[in-house]
Amino acid sequence: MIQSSSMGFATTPKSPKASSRLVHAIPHKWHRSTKFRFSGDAVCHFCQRPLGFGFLNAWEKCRSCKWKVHTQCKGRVGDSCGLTPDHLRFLFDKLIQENNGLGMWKDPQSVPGSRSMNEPAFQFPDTAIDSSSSTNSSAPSTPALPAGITGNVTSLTAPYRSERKFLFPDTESYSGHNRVPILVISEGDHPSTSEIQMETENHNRTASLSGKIESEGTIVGNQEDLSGSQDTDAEVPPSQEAVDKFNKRAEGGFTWERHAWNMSTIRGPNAQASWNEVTIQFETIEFDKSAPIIGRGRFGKVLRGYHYGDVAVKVYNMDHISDVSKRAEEFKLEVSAYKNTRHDNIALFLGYFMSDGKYGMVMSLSRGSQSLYNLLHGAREKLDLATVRKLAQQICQAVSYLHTKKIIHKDLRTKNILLENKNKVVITDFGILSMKRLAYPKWKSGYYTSKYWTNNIAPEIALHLRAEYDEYECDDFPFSENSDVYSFGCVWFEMLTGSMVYSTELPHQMIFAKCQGIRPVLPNVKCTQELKELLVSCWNTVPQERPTLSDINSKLTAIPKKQRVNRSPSFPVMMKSYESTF
Ligand SMILES: Nc1ncnc2c1ncn2[C@@H]1O[C@H](COP(=O)(O)OP(=O)(O)OP(=O)(O)O)[C@@H](O)[C@H]1O
Repeated sequence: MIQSSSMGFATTPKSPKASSRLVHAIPHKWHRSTKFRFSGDAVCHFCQRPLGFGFLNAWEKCRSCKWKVHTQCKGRVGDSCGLTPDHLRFLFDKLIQENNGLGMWKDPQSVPGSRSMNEPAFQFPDTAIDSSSSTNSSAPSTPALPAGITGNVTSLTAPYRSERKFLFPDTESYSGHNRVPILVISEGDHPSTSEIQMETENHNRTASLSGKIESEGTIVGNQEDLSGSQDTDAEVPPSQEAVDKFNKRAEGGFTWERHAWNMSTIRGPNAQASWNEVTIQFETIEFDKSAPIIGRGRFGKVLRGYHYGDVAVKVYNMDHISDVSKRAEEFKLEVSAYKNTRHDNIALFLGYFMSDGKYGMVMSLSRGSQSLYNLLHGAREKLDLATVRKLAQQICQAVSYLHTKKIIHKDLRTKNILLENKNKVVITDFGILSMKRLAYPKWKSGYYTSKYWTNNIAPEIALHLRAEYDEYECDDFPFSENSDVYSFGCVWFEMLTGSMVYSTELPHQMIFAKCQGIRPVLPNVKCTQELKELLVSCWNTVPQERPTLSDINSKLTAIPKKQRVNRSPSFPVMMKSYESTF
């Protein structure tokens, strides 16, 4: 087993089976686009000749590793976007030899030439940031991490954010992809006003967020937050164009929410009525003026309100859609996932509103008013096995229900799991995450993510992170039911151990580990071997080999609860009744 160290991956193999854990079998998923593609000066990754452009382009692209190759070169690039067996053997030997695994961070280029090392995985150090990090053979073997990054995890406690920089493929040969992707990670729980504004001013944008962080996930806001026009936009069903776009995305195989649409809801004669049924006029919602804001997230803020009872009002930031006239349609596509959900462990959607510049939805207010994240990391509560099992089952049931509705959560984290009470969770924030949202405000390249976003993403998602943010491919990320299962495994782990998966590693290290097929380390948790195996199977590097959530739920239900042991009492017991002795 590969064990984690504070810096990277410790490497004491405990069994001869260890190497099998490193298997990184992500076969290429070639697809030929039928869309008009302008490839500019892009070249075939194999032969380095131009790809050409047009409708009938003779090149194909791998959905997993994003390689673009001529159709005739396809057969020559090998059958895996991951590591070659030779490379894996080499890496594994190296990990063992170097005892604590740090060596693999020191000199990635010392690994013998291999397509997969040079290209799908990123490399340190960053040439653009630190000259000592040259990728040529004269590069020093000492770690030369980019500015702002240290190997010491205590840097995570630095205020708000630092720029995490990692370099994906070989910059020289990866023409057009040679910029460094940047993850701006909230080091606090959420970016504060000034931090958001600082970033947005940098990009000539304005942010409407205001307030100061009071505690985890809780922000005291200004009253202006509630002001603004309360005119409601004309409620119209999404246009044909929007529906087609949505379906096209879905044909990419990753966004299936289209099935959640009842055709009469979209186009049928009842479309207007259907949307009207779930429309709430913004002005009919009353807000708690003294403490309106429950919390603020990456995509908006949550307010405490009153609408025929206590409600939570989630106001979304739609600035990532630059064309203002398209925001309403995009927003409807996002909330459509909520419209059709009715499950005891899913936040109850009550309606949505679209005011002038305000987009949001009204949900039932979670009584507990705290997330599972708060419970585990704020209150530092230790959950007993029975509670973990119960909550895990509820999460499984809720997310597998979403899957039956063809909705992919995409962002399953303990922050998005609210506690009604200690025995009941409700899932929220599903289907909202998009790379387009994470890539806003747009800048050179990179993403703004929540602090622990990287921990729970599946390896196939990590493999898709690129320096070059491509607006037209941003929805091409392979989110799937299987990636939800991976994230579920992380949540389950968190409930069992009280800490995040890969908790000692920096985001770029986590991404590297995921790209290398290295799974989270399971510490000595007190649960049966059967449960451990089930948990680890959620992290299978081959997405299709992960169990489904309904399978997991069935197994959790089937595993017998700990039998009560009839111990002999420590005090004398009258075995026979008084009368019987006579
Ligand atoms: N229905 C609800 N009832 C009560 N509180 C809620 C509800 N929905 C969200 N919250 C709380 O509002 C706060 C902000 O939630 P939001 O989903 O916007 O961000 P987040 O999940 O905390 O952060 P991130 O950006 O990492 O997703 C959180 O503290 C969350 O617990």
